[in-house]
Amino acid sequence: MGGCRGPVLSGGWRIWGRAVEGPHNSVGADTTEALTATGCLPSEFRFSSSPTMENIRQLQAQFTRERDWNRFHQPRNLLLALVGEVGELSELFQWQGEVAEGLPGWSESQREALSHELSDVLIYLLELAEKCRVDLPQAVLAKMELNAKKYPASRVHGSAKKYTEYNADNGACSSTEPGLNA
Ligand SMILES: Nc1ccn([C@H]2C[C@H](O)[C@@H](COP(=O)(O)OP(=O)(O)OP(=O)(O)O)O2)c(=O)n1
Repeated sequence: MGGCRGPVLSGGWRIWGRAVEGPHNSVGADTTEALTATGCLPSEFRFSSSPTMENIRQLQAQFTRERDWNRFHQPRNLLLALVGEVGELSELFQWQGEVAEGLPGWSESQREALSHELSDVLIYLLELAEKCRVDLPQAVLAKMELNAKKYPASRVHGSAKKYTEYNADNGACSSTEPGLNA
């Protein structure tokens, strides 16, 4: 099964250090279930339902307040911190060549480092959005709606071209609606 996500625990499968709840919680699961539980079947991967973006915003706000760090956490500084963390995230993939979905062959410590860097990026992103007064959960829905209009599935299915290339090809995805070409 390729060992996508580390060793089996006595009560179930381990996903990056945490046990999986639910029907896969047994060592005797068949291979498909085991792959699903370890996240090796990409379509079966799910995030936990909590914490929400708002929960994380609150936790980081508390962390910052308790250290009297709001004096440092202005938008520009948060953006620079975010970019720094993106750099650290990039380092994990640097010189690796193409990396397959599920990261087969990555060690537990590499996966842990990845989860740390992704989390740092998210934490700074959410605080940046807060300090810029962007309601990110709503903003992301609105942006995804724009994306869907810009890239109609029927038009672009199977192609990774930028929408401007479709416009050049005959304009089917272009729009004069404000913000649609953002
Ligand atoms: N002024 C700061 C410093 C840290 N953090 C929080 C947000 C990030 O999640 C994490 C960043 O901490 P570090 O700057 O120590 O960076 P790393 O955790 O990436 O450590 P390293 O750079 O050693 O890998 O801590 C923060 O909110 N504000």
